[in-house]
Amino acid sequence: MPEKIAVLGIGLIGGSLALGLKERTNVTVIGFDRNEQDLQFAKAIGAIDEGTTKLDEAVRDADVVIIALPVGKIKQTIEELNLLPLKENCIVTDVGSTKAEIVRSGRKLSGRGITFIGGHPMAGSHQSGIKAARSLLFENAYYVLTPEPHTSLAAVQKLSRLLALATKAELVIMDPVHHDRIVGAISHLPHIIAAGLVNMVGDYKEDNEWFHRLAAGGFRDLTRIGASHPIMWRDVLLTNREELIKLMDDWIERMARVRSAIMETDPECIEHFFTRSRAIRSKLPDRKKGILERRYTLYVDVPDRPGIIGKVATLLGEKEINISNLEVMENREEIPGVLKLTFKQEKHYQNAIMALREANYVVFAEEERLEEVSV
Ligand SMILES: NC(=O)C1=CN([C@@H]2O[C@H](COP(=O)(O)OP(=O)(O)OC[C@H]3O[C@@H](n4cnc5c(N)ncnc54)[C@H](O)[C@@H]3O)[C@@H](O)[C@H]2O)C=CC1
Ligand SMILES: O=C(O)C(=O)Cc1ccc(O)cc1
Repeated sequence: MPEKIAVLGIGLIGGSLALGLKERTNVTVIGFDRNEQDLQFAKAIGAIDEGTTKLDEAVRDADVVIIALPVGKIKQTIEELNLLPLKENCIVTDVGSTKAEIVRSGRKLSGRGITFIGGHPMAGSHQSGIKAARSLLFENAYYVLTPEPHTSLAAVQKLSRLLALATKAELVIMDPVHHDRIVGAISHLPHIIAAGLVNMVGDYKEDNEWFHRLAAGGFRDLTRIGASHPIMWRDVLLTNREELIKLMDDWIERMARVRSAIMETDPECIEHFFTRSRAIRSKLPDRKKGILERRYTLYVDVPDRPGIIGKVATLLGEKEINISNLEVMENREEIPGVLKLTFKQEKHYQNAIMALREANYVVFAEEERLEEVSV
């Protein structure tokens, strides 16, 4: 277990992580922020042991550095860390909402023997700042890690364990580009749409205040995230440009089709639009706690070699096999490590056994079992 953790940026996410670390592990947490009052507040609520506005002081002797700053500051901070003496074997991670660009910057650190592992806890709020932080903010949410193919297995394991303990989230491993495509569709584009709708109705309101007065129900539900932090979302959009341009083109085309259906008075087309959405929406998982679900687990013997997690994940990803969880089991020197792979669907589990055996991996399949999970 690491002993000293530096959390850079004690806001909503950094503060929540720090609270979880202090509540559920025995580490010392040093907070870094530009805002001294927030550091004092974080110390008063027991989120950090010490706070500093000096980056070098915060990271000195840290076993793990968690960068929880706005996305636009993460790359710059990686550059600054690159010039500072960090502890040998230090693991640096971040919590930014986009991953590909940040992971590319992190390579600079890896060149120095430090391990950089991109991260993204998939929970949060439209609020920001330490005052909105909660130790259970990430409970039962997914927490994505995006190690590169060369990343040391032991480092991924160490960080996953620490974050799982601190957050009670479900750690998953994903390729950073894949992450940006998915999160672009389910989080970044919805934030653009919400803000766009709010701005549109805001403009209409200039002429008639009833636009605001009557805005309730669906409008409020759909636009809650339209109140999110402008700087944060500016940075998110500018670091996921390629995916967002593609997604917005697709969105505009789809809206044009709905427009045509209305224009041409095409009831079937309009009805189909809502029927399909209703069916898909009703199948979205609820975030309930502690229900029992079927899980299929298998164990794969792997050599403790850089890149092995990425290799296994890519092999399965290429065959469109979805892993629900990937965990690195104990491994000692000279003894091959074991990856524990969990699947939600039996078909994916069966296909994974076949694919891995075809690729000459030794696979142990576990009986189907019920597991208390978050969905
Ligand atoms: N808000 C959300 O729901 C989620 C946010 N994220 C990611 O987490 C990161 C942090 O976001 P939040 O915690 O929401 O933001 P926040 O605004 O609550 O916290 C950011 C903290 O960084 C500090 N800070 C900003 N610039 C600084 C600088 N130049 N030097 C030192 N300190 C500085 C601020 O004073 C603040 O305390 C972002 O990269 C975001 O993409 C990830 C998941 C969810
Ligand atoms: O407020 C909400 O519902 C969110 O969408 C929270 C959120 C914001 C950014 C992220 O990268 C992940 C989660």
